[in-house]
Amino acid sequence: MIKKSRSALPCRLNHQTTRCERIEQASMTSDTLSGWTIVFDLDGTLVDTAPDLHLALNHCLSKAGFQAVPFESVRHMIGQGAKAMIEKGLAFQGVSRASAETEPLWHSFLQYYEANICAESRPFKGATRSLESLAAMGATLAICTNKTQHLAETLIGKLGLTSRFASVCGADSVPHKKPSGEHILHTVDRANGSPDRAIMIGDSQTDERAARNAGLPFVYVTFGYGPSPENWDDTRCRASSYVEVMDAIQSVANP
Ligand SMILES: O=C(O)COP(=O)(O)O
Ligand SMILES: [Mg+2]
Repeated sequence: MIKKSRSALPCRLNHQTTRCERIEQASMTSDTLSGWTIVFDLDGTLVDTAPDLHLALNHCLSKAGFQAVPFESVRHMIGQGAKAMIEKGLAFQGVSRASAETEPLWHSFLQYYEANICAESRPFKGATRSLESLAAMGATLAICTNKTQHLAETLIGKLGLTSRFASVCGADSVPHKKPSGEHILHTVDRANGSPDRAIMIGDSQTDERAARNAGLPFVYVTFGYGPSPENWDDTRCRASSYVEVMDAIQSVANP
């Protein structure tokens, strides 16, 4: 059998740099994001948490005698915090409960989820590398999430990403969570950043509204849980991968 040597590969493969490589090369040589704060939503944007949230939701529902919710439906229940997800899980089976009545379910959810928060949850493809590149380009990184502070910090810690972020701002660490713009502004402030040079990256209408309320440019990632922003058609800032997230950030910061 004749083995193809590397030099026998088409020259396009040998010599043409990929888009990823170009971004990486640029990151090693430039300081183009100095002074910028890049704020990431957590669930559905940085980390694919749906598998573990799905198991935890069904654990608390079945313990209280309710039916399990299928995975695909749970994905669309994420983004407004665990209590909202539990209420949606109940509504899915025609049960309407006042928030106070879901408290016991919430406690059983928290107990299970905290113990299993990183069983299957992983950063989306390219996310970890992009955080490295953004930091190398001088950006300050932050997280603004409707997860509780404790759960957000636990997850980020288990993924080994804590040192990447200047601030992590959970829903219970601010007076008003997303879609309030205050949540993002507090996140930027705690990262010692300025809202004039900050960008919000998120996977849902909640994130887009929060960014608009805070007066920040918004990059929408389409690989998360949605629902997608309404009346928002900035195609330049719509990203279906982390390569596109990086392009969108550059196009906002260095037009
Ligand atoms: O719903 C949640 O638990 C949090 O969601 P978020 O990180 O997308 O804000
Ligand atoms: Mg999200």
